[in-house]
Order: sequence, then structure tokens, then C-alpha cells
Amino acid sequence: MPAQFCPTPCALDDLELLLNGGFAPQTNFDDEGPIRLALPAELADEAEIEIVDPEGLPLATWTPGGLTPLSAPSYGPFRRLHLDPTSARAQHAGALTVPVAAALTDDDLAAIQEAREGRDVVLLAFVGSGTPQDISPVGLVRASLAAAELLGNAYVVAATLAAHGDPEADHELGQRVAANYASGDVLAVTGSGELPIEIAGIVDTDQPEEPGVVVFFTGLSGSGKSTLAQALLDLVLEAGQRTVTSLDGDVVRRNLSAGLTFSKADRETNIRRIGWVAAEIARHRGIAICSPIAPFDETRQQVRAMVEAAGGEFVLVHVATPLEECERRDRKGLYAKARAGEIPEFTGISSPYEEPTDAAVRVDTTGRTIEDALGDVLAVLPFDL
Ligand SMILES: Nc1ncnc2c1ncn2[C@@H]1O[C@H](COP(=O)(O)OS(=O)(=O)O)[C@@H](OP(=O)(O)O)[C@H]1O
Ligand SMILES: Nc1ncnc2c1ncn2[C@@H]1O[C@H](COP(=O)(O)OP(=O)(O)O)[C@@H](O)[C@H]1O
Repeated sequence: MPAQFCPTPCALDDLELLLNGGFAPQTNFDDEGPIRLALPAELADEAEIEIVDPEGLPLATWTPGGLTPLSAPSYGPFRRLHLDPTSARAQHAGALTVPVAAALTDDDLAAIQEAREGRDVVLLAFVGSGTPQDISPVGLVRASLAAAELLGNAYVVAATLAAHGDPEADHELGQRVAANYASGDVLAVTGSGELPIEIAGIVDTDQPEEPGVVVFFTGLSGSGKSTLAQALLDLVLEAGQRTVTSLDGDVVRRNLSAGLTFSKADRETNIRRIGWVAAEIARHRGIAICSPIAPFDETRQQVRAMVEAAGGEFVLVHVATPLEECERRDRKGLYAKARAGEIPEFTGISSPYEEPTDAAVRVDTTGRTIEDALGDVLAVLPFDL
């Protein structure tokens, strides 16, 4: 059995174009160029890898010598428009092909009408990760369908051309993909001018304005994480503008993370689970308020990366109430038990807490009211309450 590997969204997009001829003559990942598989160190020496999608569906077998398809992706919005180049050329023989990475403007449509000279038009929507400009991949297809309607005798074909972080290389790849999909001429548009009203409506409703936000409280047991998180939750609910989800340390451990211990490995698993859920909430533009101890810097960084990869803003709040004050409060009597040796690996006593150096704010609640301490948090939030 070859080792399985789920690559980045960008590499999954590349895979689709490598397998369907979109990147022809290139048919396999490269060691050097932008189209890379980027295997993790533990798989770097494998001679054969089974590439799977995030759900674990095997997509292809990779060897340095070539890719063998295992199953074609059959899911995802507008999948029916994902033609391979051979089918696109056959279905739209002689059409004018227009690569599209942003919603088409009035000027673009006029340029297409002028250049088409009676021919059909193929709008080749580049929907790969990071490529659509100021619009989601789904929004780009919807805007292109509206443009096709305005043009008449025009068709939308989707190709998963992703952005690889190198504009020059991506431009060259875009030209190559367009040439492979086109059976006739290719026309580049400029994007200058206004959006037609039918397209502007789609762009406006494509994505809500505000990004998702994850407010992540970290600190010792008894520092005030849950208290501040609850107060913040209530304020967001009272404002009534945004959906909000609480992921409190204790509550998560009774549900999502039931059965996990307080070993380093289990704490990391616990935090990564919270991070994964919070990132999904952020992806859908909600607010997640998390309040676990999260004692390890590296795991907190992973959560930040997950949230930011999902397009969310990550606000780390260090509830920096000192151990002496937390122990004095000892709301649940846990510190006394930990000191007596009845609870092993207790954070701050017999298990480490790594202080964050990347917090948006540091709040010591000692001798302060909840409202006062919460004010420090509100001051760094990227939304108004
Ligand atoms: N060994 C040990 N160390 C720390 N905390 C302990 C331990 N055993 C139980 N508890 C209780 O569990 C709560 C912390 O759980 P978390 O999920 O937030 O911890 S972690 O982020 O996974 O480290 C924590 O709740 P809070 O006081 O709300 O932080 C404690 O009540
Ligand atoms: N300014 C403050 N902010 C937050 N909690 C405070 C403050 N002052 C006192 N406390 C008290 O400290 C305790 C903090 O407990 P909790 O919020 O459960 O902490 P944690 O979730 O970090 O374990 C509560 O009893 C709370 O009333």
C-alpha cells in the first residue's frame, strides 16, 4: 500500500490540470517549477504516493515518473463546467476563448463583442485557489455565467488554475492553460471600466463584507478566560449583528474532546480540534470565541495559521493573571489538589505554560472588574460592538 497524502488546495488544483491536459505538455509535478507536490519530510523518500482529497478519496498515484488517475473529482459547485481541454475544444470548436480571473466589466464585454466576429465565445473561468480577484471562485463562475448571458452564444468553462505566489510564472501558466483549452483565438481582457449592473449584483452579494474573526483567549486555569469570553459573547449577541459560537475549554472537553487527557499530545489534539472548528466558523464569516488554556506556543501558531488560511482574523488574547492570583481564586479547588499531587500535569504547577509573544493584548485581571478587563479586549477587536 503506498503512503497516502492530501496536498494543499493549490496542489489539488494543479493535479486536476496535470491529469486533464490543462498544463500540457507537462503531466507531472515538478521538482523545480511552480507546479510542485511539496511532500512533507517523512514522505520525501517514498517512491510512490497515493494522493487523496481532504475527505480521503484517492485521486491519483504519484511516482517521480508520472501520475496515474484513480478517480475524477465529482463534487463541488459548478463541477459540470469543469471540462478537460479536449472536450472544451470539441464542444466549442472555433470559438473565441477569453481567460477570466475577475468579474468582466462593460469594457471587457465590448472588447469581446468586437473581437468575436460572429463566433461563439468561451469564458474560461480560472477558479483555482487564490486566482479569482476580489471574488470567490463560485462568484467568478456566477459572474461569468451572467456575462455569457449578456454576450449571447457564450459559454463558461471552469479550469482550476491556482495562484502559486509568483505572478510571472502564474501569467505564463495562464497562457498555457488558455492555449490548451482554446480551439481558436485567445483574447485577454483588461478589467478596466465599470461592472454591468447584472454582474455588479452578483459581486456585491458574493461574500459578506466582514471576514470571520476568532477571538482566542489563552491563560492559566482561573485566569479569567471563561468569564471574559462569556462577557464578550453576551455583548456580540446583544449587538445582534453577527453569528457567534463559544468554544470554551471545559465545554469542549465534555463534548468534542471527550476522553482526551492533559498529556502534551492530547492537549495539542484538543487545541487543534478547537482551531479546526474555529477556522470553519471563520470561513463562513462568523465569530468564534475560544477559551482553552492552550499552553503551547506552537499549537497556538497552528491555530492562527488555520484561521488565516480560512480567510479569518485571529485575535490572540493573553489573559495574563499571575499564577499566585489564579491559585488564590482556586474557583474549582483544582490548584489545592494539584499541589497535593492529586492532579498530575496541572498547568502552572506540574505542566508548562508558554507565554505568548504574539498576543494582540495582554490582560491581567488582578484587582480589576470584569467590565474593565473586557475593555482591553474590545479595544483590539476588528469589529465594533
Ligand atoms: N491537569 C490539568 N491541567 C489544566 N487544567 C486541568 C487539568 N485537569 C483538569 N483541568 C481542567 O480543565 C480545564 C482546562 O482544559 P483545557 O482544554 O482548556 O486545557 S488545554 O488547553 O487542553 O491545556 C481547566 O479549566 P479552566 O479553569 O477553565 O482553564 C481545568 O478546570
Ligand atoms: N477582571 C476579571 N476578569 C475575569 N475574571 C475575574 C476578574 N476578576 C475576578 N475574576 C474571577 O476570576 C475567576 C476566573 O475564572 P474563569 O473565568 O473560570 O477562569 P478560566 O476560564 O481562565 O479558568 C472567576 O471567578 C471570576 O469571577
